[in-house]
Amino acid sequence: MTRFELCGVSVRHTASAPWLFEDVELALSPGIYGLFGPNGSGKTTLLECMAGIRPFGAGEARFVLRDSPLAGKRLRERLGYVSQQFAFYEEMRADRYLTYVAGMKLIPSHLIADRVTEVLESFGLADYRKFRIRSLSTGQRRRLSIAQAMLNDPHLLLMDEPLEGLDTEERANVMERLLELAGDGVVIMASHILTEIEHWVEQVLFLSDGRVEGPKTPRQWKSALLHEDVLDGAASGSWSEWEPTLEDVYLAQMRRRRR
Ligand SMILES: Nc1ncnc2c1ncn2[C@@H]1O[C@H](COP(=O)(O)OP(=O)(O)OP(=O)(O)O)[C@@H](O)[C@H]1O
Repeated sequence: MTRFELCGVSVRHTASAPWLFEDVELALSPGIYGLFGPNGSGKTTLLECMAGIRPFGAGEARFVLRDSPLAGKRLRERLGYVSQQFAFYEEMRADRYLTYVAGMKLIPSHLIADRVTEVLESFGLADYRKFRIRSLSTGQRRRLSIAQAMLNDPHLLLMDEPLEGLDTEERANVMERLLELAGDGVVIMASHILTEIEHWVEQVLFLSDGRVEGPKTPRQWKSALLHEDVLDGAASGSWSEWEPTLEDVYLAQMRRRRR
């Protein structure tokens, strides 16, 4: 069995800061998960902790690949991370950058050239392989950032706003490609755009008031959030003629809580 778990995880930025999350327990089986929360709710911080970039204040993350626990270097070899902020060497050409990252990921040197070509092609960058990174567009840079995360064929793929800056067609291309490549791994994708999450992911984790809620399917979230609103909506007739989206329901629920 493959699964990713957070065991009693607490997170804060400094020893004197309040906890951002406390005692989070989570067990995710293979699949693609949306990580949703409003600005500042902690999506980036949590993903950085999951990726081992930032330490947990307490608790730990565990990744079990087909019944075999992976930690340390073995987990890093199977981890892909797409950060929200680009962190490129701007003067490098795209293919050199990917070759460099492949080396950092300890991909055997005789496999690197083919793997770089594969990810360049997968993410529509083959024509730009010799371009310096500084001359790539925002969308091309975003795809390069995803391509580097896919170099080692990750079993745990953590992505922070991976579709930001991509046009409609590229969003679809990238997501279709990621869904194909995700295979039997665990993919977590942070976004604050609920329509995007509802469209692409199987299950959603909600960050709310220091808790990680879910996972639930978008449909399950809708019925959970709708519980009372559906009565209001039905009473006013506003939701009687179409099915509300997850965004409709979330917005109604947030506005209700603020009233
Ligand atoms: N280095 C840091 N030191 C102290 N506090 C921080 C640091 N980085 C982030 N924070 C705080 O932690 C909280 C969560 O920030 P984080 O960036 O993880 O949220 P987010 O959900 O990813 O936000 P957004 O949707 O705006 O990208 C915020 O209140 C932020 O101010």
